[in-house]
Amino acid sequence: MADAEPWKTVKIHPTVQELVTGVQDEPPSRYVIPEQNRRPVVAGSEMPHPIPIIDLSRLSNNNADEVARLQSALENWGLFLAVGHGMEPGFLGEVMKVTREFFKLPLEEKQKYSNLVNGNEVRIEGYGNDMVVSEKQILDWCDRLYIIVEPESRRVYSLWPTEPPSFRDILSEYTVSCRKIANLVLENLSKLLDLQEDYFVNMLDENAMTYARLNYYPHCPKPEHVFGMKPHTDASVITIVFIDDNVSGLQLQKNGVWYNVPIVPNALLVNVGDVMEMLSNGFFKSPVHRVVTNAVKERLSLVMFYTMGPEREIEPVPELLDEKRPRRYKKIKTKDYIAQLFETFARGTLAIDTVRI
Ligand SMILES: O=C(O)CCC(=O)C(=O)O
Ligand SMILES: [Fe+2]
Repeated sequence: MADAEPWKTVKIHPTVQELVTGVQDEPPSRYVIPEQNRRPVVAGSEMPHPIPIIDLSRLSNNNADEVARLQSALENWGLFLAVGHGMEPGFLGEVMKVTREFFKLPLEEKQKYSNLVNGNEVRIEGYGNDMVVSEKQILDWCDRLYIIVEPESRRVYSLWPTEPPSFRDILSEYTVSCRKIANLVLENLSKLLDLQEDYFVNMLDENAMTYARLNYYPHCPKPEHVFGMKPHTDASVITIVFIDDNVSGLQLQKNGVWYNVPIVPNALLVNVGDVMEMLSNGFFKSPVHRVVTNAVKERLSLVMFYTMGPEREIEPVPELLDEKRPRRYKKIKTKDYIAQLFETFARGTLAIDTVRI
């Protein structure tokens, strides 16, 4: 994820969108979770307490109740639903519309933005599906487009769709709005840890990278046999997720139970990522989540991953460590951690487990 260098693959697979037209009953075996593994229960469990909905406008006014609700949301779930974020429903509708329109383009058009380099290697940025690192890997029922949106100097415009024509402007505007949300959340996370308000905002300096990931999950005839996206945590500092408001599918794991994340129209989901878990020495936990597919409906999401500069070391903030709170995570460079995430994701394990002390 850190740079545009290609990553080796074993074999390139067709996109799920290409496959789905030919699939009547059983998805191709590369996508099917073996029976001895845990297959997803698509229905999921209802949450014992609803995920807190945090009003960001109240947070920006330092409303003490809202700050307390944020703290409780993060302690219990590692995520929350954000409203009062300043983006109008009409604008969010446009953002989802251009996302949908991109995936509806003919395949040849989308392949112009392919993540393949020289035909047989992949890089993170671009259009494609799972990065294949082993023949045994179970592939996800999902196609995606990765784009670096920040810093502007790192944008590779040749990988930004020109169709639909408003795509670039809308994604740029969305990036600016999400940056405000990210900064507000980071300021509050700093305060919850008794750090200077700008502590984490400063860590995301001019080299910090924000990746947009547009996900497309076609309908799947056997949702209980595949993952839309395998269980994982995000390699980000924080993540902002915008979900198609018609189709649920995101599930969150807590104490071994998979809970459905409810859909709240025009709310954005904000979750803590692994880097924040490491920086906070485990005070904040990066939630394990996955996506299940739907037998009849396709699903879309647009995810913004906030990461530090590729060369920057991730390690627990020294101010948070003392004899009673010893360091719980090893030091690792951002770009190495991101590489680790791709590797472990493909193998079905968690990257955060590789850096625990
Ligand atoms: O599609 C979603 O709801 C979430 C996707 C996700 O977890 C990711 O892209 O990391
Ligand atoms: Fe995720």
